[in-house]
Amino acid sequence: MSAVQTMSETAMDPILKVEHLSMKFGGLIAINDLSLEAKRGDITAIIGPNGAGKTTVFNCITGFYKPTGGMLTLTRKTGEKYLLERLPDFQITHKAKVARTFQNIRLFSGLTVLENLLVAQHNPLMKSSGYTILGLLGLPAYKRAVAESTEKARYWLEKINLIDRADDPAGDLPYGDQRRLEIARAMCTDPELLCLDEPAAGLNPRESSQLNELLLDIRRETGTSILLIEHDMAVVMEISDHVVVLEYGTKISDGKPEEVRNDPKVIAAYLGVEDEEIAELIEEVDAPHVADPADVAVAQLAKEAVTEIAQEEAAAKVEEPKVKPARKKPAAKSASATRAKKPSEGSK
Ligand SMILES: Nc1ncnc2c1ncn2[C@@H]1O[C@H](COP(=O)(O)OP(=O)(O)OP(=O)(O)O)[C@@H](O)[C@H]1O
Repeated sequence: MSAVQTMSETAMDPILKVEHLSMKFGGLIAINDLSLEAKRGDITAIIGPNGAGKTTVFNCITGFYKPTGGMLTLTRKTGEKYLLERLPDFQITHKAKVARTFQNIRLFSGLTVLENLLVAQHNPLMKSSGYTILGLLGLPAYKRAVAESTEKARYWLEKINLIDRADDPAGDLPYGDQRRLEIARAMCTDPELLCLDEPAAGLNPRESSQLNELLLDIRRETGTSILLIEHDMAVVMEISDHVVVLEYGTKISDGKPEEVRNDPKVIAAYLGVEDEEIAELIEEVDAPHVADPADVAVAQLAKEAVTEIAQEEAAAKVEEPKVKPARKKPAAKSASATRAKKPSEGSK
């Protein structure tokens, strides 16, 4: 931060700036020159078909992977900036104040619900215990830290309506409750950026709606910025301020939910469209008066897909549990599908 930058200017900075991120696994390019921003206080969703690179982006942000290239800048409320690609993962949590949840639930199922939230506060507790000695002596500073940690844990248990189950093993909770407990556990570290990897996976519509309320409440009450990977469009479209769409490690769209939702590129990529389906449509609209048959075909596919999404959402309201949508288009077909959209470029 420059010396003349004021606190209010800092508040306007994006909390996270990803610049030219790339991640290769051997010959596989999982992320290719990706740039995006998450604004402070926003709920930003990263969406895209299976294998698009969403979790890889999260793993780079949270220090699980060291990116092959690019910069990830986290700006704290105080104005301190952290280059996440240079920090070990524990410092990303404790210094940069980034917390995350995983696609697969990772609670300590044998510990109680309350203990899971206390374990998340292990660091301040250890510090105040003088790394055990002061704790053994039962000094007031340690007792105070224990009381504060328990109070924070109880606050989050109230928020997620699990206070009555505080002493039950976490593994005994229903799936949806375990998902909310994971979010509460992440919140116990007082993050400024909360990264949630598919928090609605496996939830039924009622649980998804509780999740939406919880995330909006977290944002409202704590001002925490949220970065979300999610396949459940009901969650994404309802609560996100900003949506970034990836396909094959590249950004294909970026904007407000309604803009992204109607972007033909997104619909074709996210829902998956077979090559033959595009080719047939192009043939249908390839009349002399049509300037660009490919655009017309994609627009028509987009319209059909929007209807399909609406029908799926309506069906999901009566069905449970929800399953992650499978992608129709196999990865190997992507390049040819893109070519098929522009026959004027490819076939002439
Ligand atoms: N550790 C790894 N080693 C090798 N390849 C990997 C590794 N992690 C991810 N990949 C590959 O990188 C690509 C992107 O995977 P990633 O898990 O980030 O996608 P995703 O968008 O999160 O998918 P999903 O929606 O299915 O979770 C995939 O081709 C995947 O196989």
